Amino acid sequence: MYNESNKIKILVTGSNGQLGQCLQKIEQNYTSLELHFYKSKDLDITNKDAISQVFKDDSFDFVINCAGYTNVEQAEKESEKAFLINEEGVRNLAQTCKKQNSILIHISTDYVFDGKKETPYTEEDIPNPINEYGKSKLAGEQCIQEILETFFIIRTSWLYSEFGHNFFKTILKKSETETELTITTSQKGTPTNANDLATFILDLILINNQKYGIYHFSNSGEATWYDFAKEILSVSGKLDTITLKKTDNYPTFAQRPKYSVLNIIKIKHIFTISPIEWKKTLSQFLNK
Ligand SMILES: NC(=O)C1=CN([C@@H]2O[C@H](COP(=O)(O)OP(=O)(O)OC[C@H]3O[C@@H](n4cnc5c(N)ncnc54)[C@H](OP(=O)(O)O)[C@@H]3O)[C@@H](O)[C@H]2O)C=CC1
Ligand SMILES: Cc1cn([C@H]2C[C@H](O)[C@@H](COP(=O)(O)OP(=O)(O)O[C@H]3O[C@@H](C)C(=O)[C@@H](O)[C@H]3O)O2)c(=O)[nH]c1=O
Repeated sequence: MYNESNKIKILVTGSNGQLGQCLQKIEQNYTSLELHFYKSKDLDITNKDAISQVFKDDSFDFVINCAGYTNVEQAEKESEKAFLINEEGVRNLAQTCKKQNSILIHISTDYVFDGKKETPYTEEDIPNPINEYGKSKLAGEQCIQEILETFFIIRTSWLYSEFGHNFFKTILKKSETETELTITTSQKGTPTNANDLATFILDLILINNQKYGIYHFSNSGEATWYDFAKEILSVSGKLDTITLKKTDNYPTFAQRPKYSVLNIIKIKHIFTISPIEWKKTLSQFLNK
C-alpha cells in the first residue's frame, strides 16, 4: 500500500470544484498522505487517454473522484453531457482503478432516491431517481459496482462550503441585493458541510478498514431548504434585514425528491464516527 516515500498516494479528480477545494484546504493536516490534485483542464475523466497518461508516470493507492456534472437544472436540458461525465467518466475511472489496483472513492448523491419515503434512506433502499442528474449519478454508481470490488461510494446531500456554487452561497449573495427571499418548504434533506465530508474522506483512507461498499454520509438532523436559508441568515445576523417567505411551489425545471434524508447509522458503526448536527457545524463554520 505504501510507496517508497512511505506515504499513501492519492489522485484527486475535479480538484477545482467545491469538495476538491475542501480537500486541498485540509491536506496539510494529513502528513502521511500524498495528494495529487488534478483540475478538469488537466485531467478530463471522459478522456481515457488522458487518464492513461496520468497513470503512465505514476501509481496511486486511492483515487478520490470529485469530478462530476452537478447542475441539477441544466441536466434536464443536456442530459447527454450529464451522463457523459457522471456515467462514462466514472466508468473510465473504475476501469483504470481495476487495472492499476487503486481503491476508488466516489461521491454520489441523495438525489438517487425518489423521495417517497418518510424515514431516512438506508444503503439498502432501492434508488429510483426522478431527475436527469440523479439518473446519471445512479448510472455511475452502477458502473463502479459492475467493474470494481475495491470501492467506497459515499452518498451525501446538500453540500455547502465557502467554495464553488452552492445554496448557502446563493442565499448569502441574494441577501446582499434583495429585501425579500422566497424559499421552498417542499423538500426535506440534510445540509452537509463539505469540509466535514472532506475530513471524513481522508480519515477513511487512514482507517482503511477495507470494508468496501456504499455508505451514506451527511451531517445529522433534517431540514427544508427554507429551514436551511433561515438558519444561514440567522447565524450571519441578517434575518432582521430581510423578509423570508415560505413557498411550496418554487418553479424549477428539475423535479427534486420531496424527502432525501440519508440514514447514517452504517457509517457511524463501521467507522466509529459521529457526524455533527447540521445547525451546529453551520454555526461553527460561520463564526470562524
Ligand atoms: N454539491 C452537492 O450538493 C452535492 C454533490 N455531490 C457529488 O459530489 C461530487 C463533488 O461535488 P461538488 O464539489 O459540490 O461539485 P462541483 O460542481 O463544485 O465540482 C465538480 C468538479 O468536477 C469538474 N468536472 C466536470 N466535468 C469534468 C470532467 N469531465 N473531468 C474532470 N473534471 C470535471 C468540474 O470542473 P469544471 O468546473 O471545470 O467543469 C468541477 O471542478 C460530485 O460528484 C457531486 O455529484 C453529492 C451530493 C451533494
Ligand atoms: C435559490 C433558491 C432556490 N430555491 C429552491 C430550488 C430548489 O428546489 C431548492 C434547492 O436549490 P438549489 O438548486 O440551490 O439546490 P440543488 O441544485 O437542487 O442541490 C442539489 O445539488 C446536487 C448537486 C445534489 O447532489 C443534491 O444533494 C443537492 O445539494 O431550493 C428556492 O426555493 N428559493 C431560492 O431563492
